[in-house]
Amino acid sequence: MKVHGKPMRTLWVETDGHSVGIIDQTRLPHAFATLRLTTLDEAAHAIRSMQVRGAPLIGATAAYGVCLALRADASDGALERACALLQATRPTAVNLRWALDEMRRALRPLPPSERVAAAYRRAAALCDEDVAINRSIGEHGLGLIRSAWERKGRQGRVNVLTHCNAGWLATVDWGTALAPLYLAHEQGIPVHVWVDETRPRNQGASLTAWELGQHGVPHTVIADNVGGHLMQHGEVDLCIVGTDRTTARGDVANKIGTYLKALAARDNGVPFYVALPSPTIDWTLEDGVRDIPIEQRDGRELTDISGRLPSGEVVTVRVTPEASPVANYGFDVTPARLVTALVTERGVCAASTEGLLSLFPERRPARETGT
Ligand SMILES: CSC[C@@H](O)[C@@H](O)C(=O)COP(=O)(O)O
Repeated sequence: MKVHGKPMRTLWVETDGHSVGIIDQTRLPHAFATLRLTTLDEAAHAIRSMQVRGAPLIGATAAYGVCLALRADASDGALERACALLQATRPTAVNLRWALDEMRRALRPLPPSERVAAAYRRAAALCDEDVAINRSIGEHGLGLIRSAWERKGRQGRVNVLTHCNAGWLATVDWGTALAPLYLAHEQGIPVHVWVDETRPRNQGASLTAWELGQHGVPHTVIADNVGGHLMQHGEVDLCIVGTDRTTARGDVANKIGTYLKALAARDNGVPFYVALPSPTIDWTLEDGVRDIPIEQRDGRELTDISGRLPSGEVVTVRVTPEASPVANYGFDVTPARLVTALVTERGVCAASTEGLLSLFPERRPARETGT
C-alpha cells in the first residue's frame, strides 16, 4: 500500500541483506518512523511492545526473528530457543505459532551451514504468501460490499463499521478486513468506514484512521460505544473485522470489544463479517470462549493515554485515579453463532465446522482421524 504516495510493505529486508526494516507503529499517527531490527531480542521486543502488531504481521516478524537468531547461532538448540522466546511474546494470535512451525519445518532437516540462507528464503516466501492471501480476501470481501451497494439501489454510500486495525499495518500488505474496502474504493464503490477508536491502545483511532487517510478512503472515527447507536439508526450496512485466532467451528478471537459489536449487529440485523487468512485458523480448538488464551497486558495501557499537544510534543497522561486497580484484557471471543460469514482467501463461508471444511477439505481427514 502507499505511504505519502509511495508503495511500501510493513516489513522488509534492508539493503545490507540481513537487517529487517519495520514501521514503528507505536509512533503513528503523529510520526512515521522506521526501525532496523538486527537481533532476535530486537525482533521479540518489537512484537512484545507492539512496534509491530496484528496477527499476520506478528507471524511474519517472528519468521524474520528466527533468521536473525540463526545468524548468531544456527544450531538445533539455538533454533528451538529462538522459537520459544518468540512464541512467548504474545499469546492470542495463532499466526505466531504457525509461522514458527513453518520455519522449524523448513530448517530442522538442514545442516546448520545452510540454515541462514534457507531461513531468509522461507521468511520472504511467508511474507509473499501473506500478501497474496490478503489480496484474495479483498476480492472475496469485495463481493459482499458490492451486494450491499446493490441492495441500497446504488444510492448514497456503503457504511462499514470496523474495530481495531485489520488493515495493511496489521499484515505484510493489503490487510484482511480492510482489503475489501480498499478494492471497493479503487473500483469506485462509495464506501465510508466507521472506525472504532479501540481503547485502550487506540489501534482504530491511530492506525486504521491513518492508513485509510493515506489512501483517501472516507472514514469517521467514533468512540468505542457508538456502534450500537449507529446500527439502531440504520447507519451501518455491514461490520467487518479481523481475527487473531478462529477455531475449527468458527469462534473468533479479536480485539477486546469485538463481541459487543457482534451482539449489537445481531440485535439490529446488521451483517457481521470476519476476514481471515487461513494461518489464523486454529484447527486444534473448537470452543473459543473456553480455550483461546486471552492476553492480559500492562495496566498502564489503560491508566495512561498518549496524544499530541498543539506544540507538536507527544505526551502521555494519566486518566484514572492513582489508587484504582485496572484490568487490561486484550481480546475477546465472538461465538460463531454471531458471525454472519467468514471471508477467507478461498472464498466466503458459514462460521461453522462444515463451512470451514467446505473451503479447506484437506482438513477433513485429519480432523476425522484425530491426527
Ligand atoms: C489482520 S489483523 C487481525 C487482528 O490481529 C486485529 O484485528 C487485532 O485484533 C490486532 O490486535 P493487536 O493487539 O493490535 O495486535
